[in-house]
Amino acid sequence: MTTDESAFTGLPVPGATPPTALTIAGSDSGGGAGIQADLKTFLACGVHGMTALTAVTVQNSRGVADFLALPPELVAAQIRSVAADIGVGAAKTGMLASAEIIEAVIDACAASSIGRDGRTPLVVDPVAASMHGDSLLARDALAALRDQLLPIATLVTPNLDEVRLLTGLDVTSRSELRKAAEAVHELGPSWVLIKAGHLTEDPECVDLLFDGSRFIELPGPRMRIPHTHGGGDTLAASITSALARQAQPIDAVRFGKRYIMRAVADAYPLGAGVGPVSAFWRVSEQPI
Ligand SMILES: Nc1ncnc2c1ncn2[C@@H]1O[C@H](COP(=O)(O)OP(=O)(O)OP(=O)(O)O)[C@@H](O)[C@H]1O
Ligand SMILES: Cc1ncc(COP(=O)(O)O)c(N)n1
Repeated sequence: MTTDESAFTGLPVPGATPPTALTIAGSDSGGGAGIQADLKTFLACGVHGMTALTAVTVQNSRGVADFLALPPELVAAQIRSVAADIGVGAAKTGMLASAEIIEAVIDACAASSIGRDGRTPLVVDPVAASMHGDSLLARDALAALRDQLLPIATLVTPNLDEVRLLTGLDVTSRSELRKAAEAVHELGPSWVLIKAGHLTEDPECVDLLFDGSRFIELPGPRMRIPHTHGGGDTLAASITSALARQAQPIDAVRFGKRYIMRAVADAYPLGAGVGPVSAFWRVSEQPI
């Protein structure tokens, strides 16, 4: 079944409560990735964004210098608080930092009907490191992410480094994406979206969606632009926004792919390093 796209691409009616989405992720002080990217994307997609902060990173366009993970019980309390009062239309995870935080998130999601067997869709972006290679997940936390979090995910969105960490498979060409999608699907999520951004030799950027039986290619041009910081978060947040607006997973992913292509096309330089993908393209120019 597919959804009527007009039902999830517009902006909310002024004064009416918009759909809601929750991001469970870390703060990027540079504003390009993490919770900041997610909130900008939620806004641009017409969804009220909420946050369960997992960690504070010291980060700029050149990388992550340091981070402090928050106490797991505080992360869980943020999830329970907004779920009990405001309600969560869809949720996503990003940087989770530690095994203890992952376990607390799983418990809080279960208590709030978020995840595979609850009513609320859960998108897991299995963030392990920044694009500069700085670790954002403790080494001993990978097993908890793979064995406990992935089985409750509606959709998991690994990049090729994360595919290697989760499955041991080294994908170096488009023809190997199907095998990777099958291997990640074996870990328990309902849907898998393998992101092909790292296949830099490929003239196109063809992500691959898999639900255990269907392979769906999401084609797009590869833009020769270095400023893709926050691209993975922005893609997952735009998909989460569409899910919050009741889109079916396949339609939500198609919407997300269109959103990220525009965000990459309009990416901009910032600082001395790598700039972020842009959320500005969807903000209309309204006189104040
Ligand atoms: N140069 C590019 N041109 C077009 N699309 C791109 C480009 N780079 C990445 N993308 C798209 O952006 C999304 C994120 O892909 P990527 O594989 O880079 O994930 P990621 O490594 O998690 O992102 P990041 O680490 O930059 O946040 C995917 O939909 C991918 O196809
Ligand atoms: C808090 C936080 N979350 C996620 C990322 C990944 O984004 P990227 O791979 O673009 O560095 C990041 N750098 N910081």
